[in-house]
Amino acid sequence: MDNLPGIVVAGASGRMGQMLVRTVLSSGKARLVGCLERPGHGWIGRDIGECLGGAAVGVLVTDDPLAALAKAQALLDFTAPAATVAFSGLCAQARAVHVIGTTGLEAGDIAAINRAAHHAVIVRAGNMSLGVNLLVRLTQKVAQALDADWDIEVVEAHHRRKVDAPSGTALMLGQAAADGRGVDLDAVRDAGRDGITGARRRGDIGFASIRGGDIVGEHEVIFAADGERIALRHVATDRAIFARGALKAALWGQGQKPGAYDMMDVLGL
Ligand SMILES: NC(=O)C1=CN([C@@H]2O[C@H](COP(=O)(O)OP(=O)(O)OC[C@H]3O[C@@H](n4cnc5c(N)ncnc54)[C@H](O)[C@@H]3O)[C@@H](O)[C@H]2O)C=CC1
Ligand SMILES: O=C(O)C1=N[C@H](C(=O)O)C[C@H](O)C1
Repeated sequence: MDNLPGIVVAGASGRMGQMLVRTVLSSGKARLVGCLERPGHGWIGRDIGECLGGAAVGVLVTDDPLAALAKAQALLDFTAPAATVAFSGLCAQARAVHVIGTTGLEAGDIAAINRAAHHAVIVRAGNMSLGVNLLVRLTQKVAQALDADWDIEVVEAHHRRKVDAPSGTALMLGQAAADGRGVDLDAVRDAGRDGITGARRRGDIGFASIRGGDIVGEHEVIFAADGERIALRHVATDRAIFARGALKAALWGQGQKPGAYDMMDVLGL
Protein backbone atom coordinates (compact mmCIF):
# COMPACT_ATOMS: atom_id res chain seq x y z
CA MET A 1 0.00 0.00 0.00
CA ASP A 2 2.81 2.39 0.96
CA ASN A 3 4.33 2.18 -2.54
CA LEU A 4 1.09 3.25 -4.27
CA PRO A 5 1.20 6.81 -5.70
CA GLY A 6 0.21 9.47 -3.16
CA ILE A 7 -2.59 11.75 -4.35
CA VAL A 8 -3.69 15.20 -3.17
CA VAL A 9 -7.19 16.40 -4.04
CA ALA A 10 -7.66 20.18 -4.43
CA GLY A 11 -11.07 21.73 -3.82
CA ALA A 12 -11.96 18.72 -1.69
CA SER A 13 -15.34 20.07 -0.58
CA GLY A 14 -16.52 20.81 -4.13
CA ARG A 15 -18.88 18.71 -6.28
CA MET A 16 -15.92 17.13 -8.07
CA GLY A 17 -13.57 17.29 -5.06
CA GLN A 18 -15.83 15.05 -2.97
CA MET A 19 -16.18 12.60 -5.85
CA LEU A 20 -12.40 12.54 -6.36
CA VAL A 21 -11.73 11.85 -2.66
CA ARG A 22 -14.18 8.93 -2.68
CA THR A 23 -12.74 7.59 -5.94
CA VAL A 24 -9.14 7.66 -4.67
CA LEU A 25 -10.07 6.12 -1.30
CA SER A 26 -11.93 3.22 -2.91
CA SER A 27 -9.57 2.65 -5.85
CA GLY A 28 -6.96 0.33 -4.34
CA LYS A 29 -4.57 1.92 -6.88
CA ALA A 30 -3.49 5.07 -5.03
CA ARG A 31 -3.24 6.57 -1.54
CA LEU A 32 -5.01 9.76 -0.50
CA VAL A 33 -2.24 11.81 1.17
CA GLY A 34 -3.71 15.31 1.17
CA CYS A 35 -6.80 17.45 0.68
CA LEU A 36 -6.74 21.16 -0.12
CA GLU A 37 -9.34 23.86 0.31
CA ARG A 38 -9.19 27.63 -0.01
CA PRO A 39 -8.03 29.63 3.04
CA GLY A 40 -10.89 30.29 5.46
CA HIS A 41 -12.94 27.27 4.38
CA GLY A 42 -14.80 25.57 7.25
CA TRP A 43 -13.24 22.14 6.52
CA ILE A 44 -9.62 23.29 7.12
CA GLY A 45 -8.05 21.26 9.95
CA ARG A 46 -10.78 18.58 9.87
CA ASP A 47 -10.41 14.94 8.76
CA ILE A 48 -11.77 14.56 5.21
CA GLY A 49 -13.47 11.23 6.03
CA GLU A 50 -15.50 12.92 8.78
CA CYS A 51 -16.23 15.95 6.58
CA LEU A 52 -17.81 13.53 4.11
CA GLY A 53 -19.96 12.01 6.85
CA GLY A 54 -17.95 8.82 7.41
CA ALA A 55 -15.09 7.53 9.56
CA ALA A 56 -11.79 9.39 9.89
CA VAL A 57 -9.23 8.44 7.22
CA GLY A 58 -6.21 10.23 8.73
CA VAL A 59 -6.06 13.05 6.17
CA LEU A 60 -6.69 16.59 7.40
CA VAL A 61 -7.91 19.27 4.98
CA THR A 62 -5.31 22.01 4.64
CA ASP A 63 -4.85 25.35 2.84
CA ASP A 64 -1.08 24.79 2.51
CA PRO A 65 -0.47 23.29 -0.97
CA LEU A 66 3.34 23.03 -0.73
CA ALA A 67 3.19 21.02 2.51
CA ALA A 68 0.55 18.71 1.01
CA LEU A 69 2.45 18.25 -2.26
CA ALA A 70 5.73 17.45 -0.48
CA LYS A 71 4.47 13.91 0.18
CA ALA A 72 2.51 13.45 -3.07
CA GLN A 73 3.08 12.09 -6.58
CA ALA A 74 0.00 13.79 -8.10
CA LEU A 75 -2.53 16.57 -7.61
CA LEU A 76 -6.12 16.21 -8.85
CA ASP A 77 -7.35 19.74 -9.44
CA PHE A 78 -10.94 20.62 -10.29
CA THR A 79 -11.12 24.09 -8.74
CA ALA A 80 -11.05 27.55 -10.36
CA PRO A 81 -8.70 29.20 -12.90
CA ALA A 82 -6.59 31.34 -10.50
CA ALA A 83 -6.06 28.43 -8.11
CA THR A 84 -5.17 26.07 -10.97
CA VAL A 85 -2.53 28.43 -12.39
CA ALA A 86 -0.94 28.74 -8.92
CA PHE A 87 -1.04 24.96 -8.39
CA SER A 88 0.70 24.32 -11.74
CA GLY A 89 3.78 26.25 -10.54
CA LEU A 90 3.76 24.43 -7.21
CA CYS A 91 3.44 21.01 -8.90
CA ALA A 92 6.43 21.92 -11.06
CA GLN A 93 8.41 22.73 -7.88
CA ALA A 94 7.29 19.50 -6.18
CA ARG A 95 7.66 17.42 -9.39
CA ALA A 96 4.11 16.13 -8.91
CA VAL A 97 1.83 15.19 -11.82
CA HIS A 98 -0.82 17.90 -12.15
CA VAL A 99 -4.19 16.66 -13.43
CA ILE A 100 -6.29 19.67 -14.38
CA GLY A 101 -10.05 19.40 -14.88
CA THR A 102 -10.74 23.08 -14.20
CA THR A 103 -12.53 24.85 -17.08
CA GLY A 104 -13.00 28.53 -17.90
CA LEU A 105 -9.23 29.02 -18.31
CA GLU A 106 -8.22 31.99 -20.47
CA ALA A 107 -5.34 32.11 -22.96
CA GLY A 108 -3.00 33.69 -20.37
CA ASP A 109 -3.84 30.95 -17.83
CA ILE A 110 -3.09 28.24 -20.38
CA ALA A 111 0.21 29.91 -21.31
CA ALA A 112 1.24 29.92 -17.61
CA ILE A 113 0.25 26.25 -17.24
CA ASN A 114 2.21 25.34 -20.35
CA ARG A 115 5.28 27.09 -18.89
CA ALA A 116 4.95 24.96 -15.75
CA ALA A 117 4.74 21.89 -18.00
CA HIS A 118 8.44 22.36 -18.85
CA HIS A 119 9.12 20.97 -15.36
CA ALA A 120 6.08 18.80 -14.58
CA VAL A 121 3.76 16.31 -16.22
CA ILE A 122 0.48 18.18 -16.69
CA VAL A 123 -2.63 16.44 -18.01
CA ARG A 124 -5.40 18.92 -18.78
CA ALA A 125 -8.81 18.26 -20.32
CA GLY A 126 -12.18 20.01 -20.21
CA ASN A 127 -13.69 16.56 -19.85
CA MET A 128 -11.99 13.45 -18.43
CA SER A 129 -14.61 10.86 -19.42
CA LEU A 130 -13.90 8.14 -21.96
CA GLY A 131 -17.25 8.78 -23.69
CA VAL A 132 -16.68 12.48 -24.32
CA ASN A 133 -13.13 11.99 -25.54
CA LEU A 134 -14.43 9.42 -28.02
CA LEU A 135 -17.13 11.90 -29.06
CA VAL A 136 -14.41 14.49 -29.69
CA ARG A 137 -12.70 12.11 -32.14
CA LEU A 138 -16.03 11.28 -33.85
CA THR A 139 -16.82 14.98 -34.19
CA GLN A 140 -13.48 15.63 -35.87
CA LYS A 141 -14.07 12.75 -38.32
CA VAL A 142 -17.61 13.82 -39.23
CA ALA A 143 -16.55 17.47 -39.69
CA GLN A 144 -13.73 16.31 -41.96
CA ALA A 145 -16.19 14.39 -44.15
CA LEU A 146 -18.69 17.24 -44.57
CA ASP A 147 -18.40 20.64 -46.24
CA ALA A 148 -19.76 24.00 -45.05
CA ASP A 149 -23.23 23.20 -46.46
CA TRP A 150 -23.50 21.45 -43.08
CA ASP A 151 -23.95 23.98 -40.27
CA ILE A 152 -22.25 22.89 -37.03
CA GLU A 153 -23.85 23.73 -33.66
CA VAL A 154 -22.64 22.60 -30.23
CA VAL A 155 -25.31 22.52 -27.51
CA GLU A 156 -24.46 21.92 -23.85
CA ALA A 157 -26.54 21.70 -20.65
CA HIS A 158 -25.30 21.87 -17.04
CA HIS A 159 -26.47 22.43 -13.46
CA ARG A 160 -27.49 25.89 -12.25
CA ARG A 161 -24.22 26.48 -10.32
CA LYS A 162 -21.84 26.21 -13.26
CA VAL A 163 -19.96 29.51 -13.67
CA ASP A 164 -18.38 29.26 -17.15
CA ALA A 165 -19.90 29.06 -20.64
CA PRO A 166 -19.57 27.54 -23.14
CA SER A 167 -18.48 24.50 -21.12
CA GLY A 168 -14.93 23.21 -21.45
CA THR A 169 -16.33 20.14 -23.19
CA ALA A 170 -18.29 22.25 -25.71
CA LEU A 171 -15.07 24.09 -26.54
CA MET A 172 -13.22 20.77 -27.01
CA LEU A 173 -15.99 19.64 -29.39
CA GLY A 174 -15.95 22.96 -31.24
CA GLN A 175 -12.17 22.75 -31.57
CA ALA A 176 -12.44 19.19 -32.93
CA ALA A 177 -15.03 20.33 -35.49
CA ALA A 178 -12.81 23.24 -36.53
CA ASP A 179 -9.77 20.94 -36.80
CA GLY A 180 -11.76 18.47 -38.91
CA ARG A 181 -12.80 21.29 -41.21
CA GLY A 182 -9.32 22.82 -41.27
CA VAL A 183 -10.42 26.23 -39.95
CA ASP A 184 -9.43 28.47 -37.01
CA LEU A 185 -12.10 28.15 -34.29
CA ASP A 186 -11.65 31.77 -33.13
CA ALA A 187 -12.51 32.98 -36.65
CA VAL A 188 -15.77 30.98 -36.90
CA ARG A 189 -16.92 30.78 -33.26
CA ASP A 190 -20.46 32.13 -32.69
CA ALA A 191 -21.58 32.03 -29.05
CA GLY A 192 -24.35 33.91 -27.24
CA ARG A 193 -26.87 34.87 -29.94
CA ASP A 194 -29.42 37.44 -28.74
CA GLY A 195 -31.61 39.99 -30.56
CA ILE A 196 -31.44 40.72 -34.31
CA THR A 197 -28.37 38.64 -35.04
CA GLY A 198 -28.74 38.46 -38.82
CA ALA A 199 -28.75 35.19 -40.72
CA ARG A 200 -26.29 32.46 -39.81
CA ARG A 201 -22.87 32.98 -41.44
CA ARG A 202 -21.80 30.04 -43.65
CA GLY A 203 -19.01 28.08 -41.96
CA ASP A 204 -19.63 29.37 -38.44
CA ILE A 205 -19.53 26.95 -35.50
CA GLY A 206 -22.29 27.92 -33.08
CA PHE A 207 -22.51 27.33 -29.32
CA ALA A 208 -25.58 27.31 -27.07
CA SER A 209 -25.62 26.85 -23.29
CA ILE A 210 -28.46 25.68 -21.06
CA ARG A 211 -28.21 26.04 -17.24
CA GLY A 212 -30.68 24.42 -14.83
CA GLY A 213 -31.26 22.18 -11.83
CA ASP A 214 -28.77 19.40 -11.19
CA ILE A 215 -27.87 18.45 -14.79
CA VAL A 216 -24.46 16.74 -14.58
CA GLY A 217 -23.43 17.48 -18.18
CA GLU A 218 -24.99 16.95 -21.62
CA HIS A 219 -23.38 17.71 -24.97
CA GLU A 220 -24.67 17.47 -28.53
CA VAL A 221 -22.94 18.32 -31.80
CA ILE A 222 -25.46 18.96 -34.57
CA PHE A 223 -24.51 18.91 -38.25
CA ALA A 224 -27.52 20.46 -40.05
CA ALA A 225 -27.89 20.58 -43.84
CA ASP A 226 -30.87 21.13 -46.13
CA GLY A 227 -33.12 18.10 -45.76
CA GLU A 228 -31.07 16.13 -43.20
CA ARG A 229 -29.34 16.37 -39.83
CA ILE A 230 -26.73 14.35 -37.91
CA ALA A 231 -26.54 14.58 -34.10
CA LEU A 232 -23.74 13.21 -31.91
CA ARG A 233 -24.63 13.19 -28.21
CA HIS A 234 -23.13 12.39 -24.81
CA VAL A 235 -25.02 12.42 -21.52
CA ALA A 236 -23.20 12.26 -18.18
CA THR A 237 -25.40 11.03 -15.34
CA ASP A 238 -22.69 10.52 -12.68
CA ARG A 239 -19.61 12.64 -11.87
CA ALA A 240 -17.75 9.39 -11.12
CA ILE A 241 -16.88 9.17 -14.85
CA PHE A 242 -14.79 12.36 -14.57
CA ALA A 243 -13.14 11.27 -11.31
CA ARG A 244 -12.20 7.84 -12.72
CA GLY A 245 -10.64 9.56 -15.74
CA ALA A 246 -8.69 11.95 -13.50
CA LEU A 247 -7.27 9.12 -11.39
CA LYS A 248 -6.35 7.21 -14.56
CA ALA A 249 -4.50 10.32 -15.78
CA ALA A 250 -2.60 10.64 -12.47
CA LEU A 251 -1.46 7.00 -12.66
CA TRP A 252 -0.59 7.27 -16.36
CA GLY A 253 1.47 10.40 -15.65
CA GLN A 254 3.86 8.61 -13.31
CA GLY A 255 7.15 8.13 -15.19
CA GLN A 256 6.15 10.29 -18.19
CA LYS A 257 8.49 13.07 -19.31
CA PRO A 258 7.51 16.64 -18.27
CA GLY A 259 5.08 18.15 -20.78
CA ALA A 260 1.52 19.23 -21.50
CA TYR A 261 -0.75 16.24 -22.18
CA ASP A 262 -4.48 15.64 -22.54
CA MET A 263 -6.89 12.72 -22.12
CA MET A 264 -6.32 11.61 -25.71
CA ASP A 265 -2.74 10.80 -24.66
CA VAL A 266 -3.94 9.00 -21.53
CA LEU A 267 -6.65 6.99 -23.31
CA GLY A 268 -4.60 6.38 -26.45
CA LEU A 269 -7.38 7.75 -28.69
N1 LIG B 1 -12.65 18.18 -16.84
C1 LIG B 1 -13.69 17.52 -16.35
O1 LIG B 1 -13.91 16.31 -16.62
C2 LIG B 1 -14.62 18.23 -15.42
C3 LIG B 1 -14.36 19.54 -15.09
N2 LIG B 1 -15.12 20.18 -14.18
C4 LIG B 1 -14.68 21.53 -13.82
O2 LIG B 1 -14.11 21.47 -12.51
C5 LIG B 1 -14.26 22.73 -11.87
C6 LIG B 1 -14.91 22.53 -10.50
O3 LIG B 1 -16.23 22.09 -10.67
P1 LIG B 1 -17.17 21.78 -9.39
O4 LIG B 1 -16.55 20.75 -8.54
O5 LIG B 1 -18.53 21.58 -9.93
O6 LIG B 1 -17.10 23.20 -8.63
P2 LIG B 1 -17.26 23.51 -7.08
O7 LIG B 1 -17.48 24.99 -7.00
O8 LIG B 1 -18.26 22.59 -6.47
O9 LIG B 1 -15.82 23.15 -6.47
C7 LIG B 1 -14.67 23.92 -6.60
C8 LIG B 1 -13.90 23.82 -5.31
O10 LIG B 1 -12.61 24.43 -5.44
C9 LIG B 1 -12.32 25.08 -4.24
N3 LIG B 1 -11.27 26.09 -4.43
C10 LIG B 1 -11.33 27.29 -5.05
N4 LIG B 1 -10.15 27.95 -4.94
C11 LIG B 1 -9.33 27.13 -4.24
C12 LIG B 1 -7.98 27.25 -3.77
N5 LIG B 1 -7.24 28.34 -4.01
N6 LIG B 1 -7.45 26.22 -3.08
C13 LIG B 1 -8.16 25.10 -2.83
N7 LIG B 1 -9.45 24.94 -3.22
C14 LIG B 1 -10.03 25.94 -3.92
C15 LIG B 1 -13.67 25.70 -3.82
O11 LIG B 1 -13.68 26.09 -2.45
C16 LIG B 1 -14.61 24.53 -4.13
O12 LIG B 1 -14.74 23.65 -3.04
C17 LIG B 1 -15.06 23.60 -12.84
O13 LIG B 1 -14.17 24.38 -13.60
C18 LIG B 1 -15.74 22.57 -13.73
O14 LIG B 1 -16.10 23.06 -14.98
C19 LIG B 1 -16.18 19.59 -13.58
C20 LIG B 1 -16.51 18.30 -13.87
C21 LIG B 1 -15.76 17.51 -14.83
O1 LIG C 1 -18.95 22.18 -14.40
C1 LIG C 1 -19.29 21.00 -14.60
O2 LIG C 1 -20.10 20.41 -13.88
C2 LIG C 1 -18.68 20.29 -15.74
N1 LIG C 1 -17.72 20.89 -16.38
C3 LIG C 1 -16.96 20.38 -17.46
C4 LIG C 1 -17.16 21.28 -18.67
O3 LIG C 1 -17.10 22.51 -18.52
O4 LIG C 1 -17.34 20.77 -19.78
C5 LIG C 1 -17.19 18.92 -17.71
C6 LIG C 1 -18.56 18.39 -17.39
O5 LIG C 1 -19.41 18.64 -18.46
C7 LIG C 1 -19.11 18.91 -16.07
